[in-house]
Amino acid sequence: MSADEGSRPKVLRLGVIVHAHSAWASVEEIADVLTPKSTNPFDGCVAAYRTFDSFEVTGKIDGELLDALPDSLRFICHNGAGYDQVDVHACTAHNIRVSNTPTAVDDATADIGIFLLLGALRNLAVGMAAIRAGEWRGSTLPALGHDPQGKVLGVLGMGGIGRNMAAKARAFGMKIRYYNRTRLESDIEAELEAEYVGFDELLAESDVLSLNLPLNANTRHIISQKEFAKMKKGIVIVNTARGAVIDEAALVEALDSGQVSSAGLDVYEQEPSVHPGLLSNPRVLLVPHMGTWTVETETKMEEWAISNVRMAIEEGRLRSMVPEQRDMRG
Ligand SMILES: O=C(O)C(=O)CO
Repeated sequence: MSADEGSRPKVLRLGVIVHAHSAWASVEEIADVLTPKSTNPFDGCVAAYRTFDSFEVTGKIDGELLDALPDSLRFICHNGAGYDQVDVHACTAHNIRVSNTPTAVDDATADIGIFLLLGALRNLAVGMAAIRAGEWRGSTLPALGHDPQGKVLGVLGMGGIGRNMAAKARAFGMKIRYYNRTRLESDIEAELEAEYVGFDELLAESDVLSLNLPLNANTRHIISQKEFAKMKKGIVIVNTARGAVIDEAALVEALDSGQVSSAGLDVYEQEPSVHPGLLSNPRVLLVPHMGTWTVETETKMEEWAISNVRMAIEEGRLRSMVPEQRDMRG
């Protein structure tokens, strides 16, 4: 190995690059890239790039895994907006900074949210299953759906995706109410024509409830039996966030009792498994976690995560460090 090669930084790639090959080539120009299959030891790796699917190889990035990774690791650059597969607290304890890809996912995720919202309101899953079974609209006609116009959309979590979805739902004539840990600036509220309400008020007043908040210890099962009981009978539930923000068993019960009339879901508690009570319920419109499944958005996300890898190597910092680490020094 030449002296020059010896001094090149090392990057660990967990997952594959599907679209942004030229962006990744620019990392290979400045660093040696190792993968879990590499025969070289990971010693000396400064940064790791990871994808959602690399969970299958590494499991959760937690304290135990970090203990096994080299001490040189300073940055984990996650390709995705949601980073619940990474224990940020453990990373902070190991002096490792974590980045995600905010904003890159907003349009595509909100678009699928609107698709699920309209599809669930219109009871489309019933007719879609019937036509494929050669039964036209089915032996019993699907119940008539509902129009979005004039209905209240409750947005739980008003980050980039929630705001994007609210703006799109306004175009369908929906009234927007939201609950978020922090209230939006008044000019953003005014632009979105969104009314800030308390959590219980949001549950009680929404005709459709959209989950747009990150999964963490505070939000796991934020919607469960008690919360379903506070909702209007016949509410429609849309989830493009993470399955575990809803207690899936409680959702199945609420659908069975008619408390929830229909649901549009992109995410599930135990992906890729789906609760049998959701699979068997014809009033649930199911999509297999395809919120960002477009060429444009997947490319944008890869490029964003790769730009974090480059910044980590070249400047020793991240473009989009996760908010929990904002106060991290050094
Ligand atoms: O960006 C994310 O967190 C996703 O779930 C993409 O599918």
